[in-house]
Amino acid sequence: MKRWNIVITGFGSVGKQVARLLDKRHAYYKEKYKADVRLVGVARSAGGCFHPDGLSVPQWEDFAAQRQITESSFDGAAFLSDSNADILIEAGPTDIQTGGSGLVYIRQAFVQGMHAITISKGALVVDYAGLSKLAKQNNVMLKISGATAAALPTIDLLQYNLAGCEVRAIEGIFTGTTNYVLTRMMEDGLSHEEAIRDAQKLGIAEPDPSYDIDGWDTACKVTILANAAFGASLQLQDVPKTSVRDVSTDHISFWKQQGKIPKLIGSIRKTDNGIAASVELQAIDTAHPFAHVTGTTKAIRVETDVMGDLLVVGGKSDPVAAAAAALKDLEHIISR
Ligand SMILES: NC(=O)C1=CN([C@@H]2O[C@H](COP(=O)(O)OP(=O)(O)OC[C@H]3O[C@@H](n4cnc5c(N)ncnc54)[C@H](OP(=O)(O)O)[C@@H]3O)[C@@H](O)[C@H]2O)C=CC1
Ligand SMILES: N[C@@H](CC=O)C(=O)O
Repeated sequence: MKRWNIVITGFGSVGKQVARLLDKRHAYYKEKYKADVRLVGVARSAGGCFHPDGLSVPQWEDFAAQRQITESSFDGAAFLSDSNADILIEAGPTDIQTGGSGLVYIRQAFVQGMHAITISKGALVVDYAGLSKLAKQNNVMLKISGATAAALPTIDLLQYNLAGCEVRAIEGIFTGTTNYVLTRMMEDGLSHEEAIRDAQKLGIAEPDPSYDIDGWDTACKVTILANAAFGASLQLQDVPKTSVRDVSTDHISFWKQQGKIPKLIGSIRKTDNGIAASVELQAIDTAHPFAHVTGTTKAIRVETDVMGDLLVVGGKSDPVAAAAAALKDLEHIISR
């Protein structure tokens, strides 16, 4: 039986769900993969909790329940390094300017020969190329399902399922929060602010919900997918985007009159000049394949050369679903 030690960095809504699922699936991994998967460490912004034989559920629950951690000299990278883990699961904040702590942790993991599964997006947006090179140099895997719309299959669909064809374009509803906000405004007459508050209660909005509302979250996912699946070298600022911030009740009434439905749609297309990507608020017809993709549900439509067009609807945004997507990546690593 091979032992796999896991460290989770970032222990908020999603990180805790990863820990819960790891506990629930311990026997399943043993039986299916002959893998003894143990959560040995979890880190928050100012402290960590570690046990070399594996943390018990009460241990990590107590740590998560602490309101404030006060290890003034906490060094997350040193914590990760000292853990000697086999796999890092990164679920900290998404920092689109510098890559933030996620970038530091993933680099640290690779140079120490750990695989990395990332749910946060900042590191990938800032340095996908550098990270994938570093992973190859160290013969480890970089898995990114959680960061690329999580429960909605995107990266695996493009890299594995559609490997036998040329993918010419994709478009998708990649952010559950914006889809939820637009749906609640259209169907339930909620104000923008009320709908955002509800999305926050569901645990799916980014800590600063403007990241969702102003299109950054979709732009991050589009940038990462363009670079990872289309071989592009896009920067986040190369992706033009519209915000849903200014959607008013007047807009909602107008769209209703016209029989249109507003959706924030991210797209990537191969053109004669390279890869074009964008994030756009579109008022679509009721016949559009995304017309019935409502609430926190997401969707992707793919155009290929010889496999036709594909549509995947589902994979709602939700902390448990995001954790499960990260653990799909874990299964891919431990089953190699
Ligand atoms: N929520 C969702 O449904 C989804 C979220 N994501 C992405 O997953 C990530 C986490 O989201 P979510 O769980 O909702 O966010 P939360 O805000 O609930 O949790 C963030 C966690 O990161 C910790 N943290 C902050 N800085 C550091 C640091 N330097 N080192 C270690 N930990 C740190 C925080 O610590 P502390 O507890 O001390 O504050 C907190 O535990 C985000 O990047 C988000 O974009 C992706 C898919 C879905
Ligand atoms: N804020 C995102 C969650 C993670 O990517 C969303 O609403 O889908």
